Amino acid sequence: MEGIEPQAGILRLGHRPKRDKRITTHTALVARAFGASYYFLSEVCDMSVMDNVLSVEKRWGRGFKLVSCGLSYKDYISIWRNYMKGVIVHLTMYGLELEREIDGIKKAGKPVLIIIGSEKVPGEIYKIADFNISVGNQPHSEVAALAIFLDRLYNGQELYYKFEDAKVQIEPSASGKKVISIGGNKDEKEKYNDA
Ligand SMILES: C[S@@+](CC[C@H](N)C(=O)[O-])C[C@H]1O[C@@H](n2cnc3c(N)ncnc32)[C@H](O)[C@@H]1O
Repeated sequence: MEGIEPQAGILRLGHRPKRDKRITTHTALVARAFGASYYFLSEVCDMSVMDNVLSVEKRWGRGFKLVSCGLSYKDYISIWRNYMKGVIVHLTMYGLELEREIDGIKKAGKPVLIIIGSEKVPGEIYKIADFNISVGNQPHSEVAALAIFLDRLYNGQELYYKFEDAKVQIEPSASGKKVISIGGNKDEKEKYNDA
């Protein structure tokens, strides 16, 4: 996303197409809404997840520079290190406290690849990562961990980012739903304004 620094990418590990469609989709939507520019789904290409993400991008505007699936996590990590010259952060409840580490991650001034798991993360990820970071030391969810990490990385400046090429945009309202259509047709506008 333009103007949101450092650039961030998400690497989602261990997606199980039968069980994880919804939660993996949510990790991508959170990544997009909270300022990340890249989203990688390793090992598998689940087209229903990809289609969902791309249809949100089409309607609500361009957040991602690149969405990719199907390469091994090693490939994505090596692309990040070699082409983006970035650092690798692994979110895990066993890691060091976010509050203590976040300034060091920001000071590195490099693009940040954020690894999130599903069930069990391969042991070597803990060694590959430059930072193993916990968002509290209790087990919870990759969606929550990712949202909080990105928000701390960007200090909230990502929340009201104006997405380029959006067809619809929300007009904040104290009551009800107001959605304006940008260059869209009347039907679309009415559909979105249904309470
Ligand atoms: C269902 S959890 C798996 C928990 C697992 N026992 C572990 O190794 O963290 C799926 C993912 O959520 C993220 N996660 C869960 N709790 C977290 C926490 N407290 N801090 C950071 N990340 C967390 C991690 O990325 C983890 O791989």
